[in-house]
Amino acid sequence: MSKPVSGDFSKTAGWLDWFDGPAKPAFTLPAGAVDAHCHVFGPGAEFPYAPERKYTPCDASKAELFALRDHLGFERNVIVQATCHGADNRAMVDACRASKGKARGVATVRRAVTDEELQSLHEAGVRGVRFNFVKRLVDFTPKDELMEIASRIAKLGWHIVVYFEAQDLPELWDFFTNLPTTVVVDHMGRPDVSLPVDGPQFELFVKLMREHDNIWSKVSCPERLSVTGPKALDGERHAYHDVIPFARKLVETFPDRVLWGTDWPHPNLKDHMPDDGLLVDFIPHIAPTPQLQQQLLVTNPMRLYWPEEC
Ligand SMILES: O=C(O)c1cc(C(=O)O)oc(=O)c1
Repeated sequence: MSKPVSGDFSKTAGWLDWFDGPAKPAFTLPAGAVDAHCHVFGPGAEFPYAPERKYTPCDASKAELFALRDHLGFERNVIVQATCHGADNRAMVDACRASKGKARGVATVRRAVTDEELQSLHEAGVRGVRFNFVKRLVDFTPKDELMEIASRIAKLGWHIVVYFEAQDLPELWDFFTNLPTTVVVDHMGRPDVSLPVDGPQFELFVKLMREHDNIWSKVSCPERLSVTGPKALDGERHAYHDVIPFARKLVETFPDRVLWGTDWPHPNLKDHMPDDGLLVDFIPHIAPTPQLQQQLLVTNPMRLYWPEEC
């Protein structure tokens, strides 16, 4: 059944709603596992979508996110500000506050943000800001504005999450490598997985991580990156074969700087909507040992988002 979008909005044509009734994963997540990349959308009637957004999603509320967390066996979430909310962080903050300490957040802020607003985001559980360079999702923000934000949030001990596409890495290299905090790259910098894993495009990303030990990567979104599948649907517990070598290379080369997240509710997928239970079964293919799984799902996200508990 199609999910609602409440408030005075209508979904982007062809919008795929998140998957209802996901399977139980066959893979048992380690105790304390963190879903380190997920979003909330609205609900639009309560938290309106931003005027400058590039898409209008279905609603995906905090209650639905927390139910998914419990169903899959995660203990905590990192809720990343979705671009459909622009720099209005209220939905994400509301979810963090309602989580009873089980969610931390990554915000989007503009240059005009005040120190008081940053402090209030910190108190709600925000520990990072997201800089987005994907042109279909956001309007351009000048790099000097981003650098100014970076130096302000660095003082709070926050980090920076960056989202970009592989072909843009050469142009962004100097900016990324001059950032003053830990930098977490969304979805492995979106490699073209039809190219060789040891070819120049992905090697450039590996080099970025090798030469800069403050740069981390989320080994997430196989459902977005995969070209040949198979899809995490209809009981398929060994999905997205073509993405495995890329994610596994990062997990094995940089085991203390990788994170994993569901990316629920999976904005902008055009082709299919994965069953999140089957998506979790991707994890043991990219982190094949209990030790790598512990680092990916517990130790690393805890160090970044709940350091006071480490
Ligand atoms: O590839 C995307 O469309 C996408 C969009 C968003 C967002 O709109 O925030 O976040 C993601 O992690 C991925």
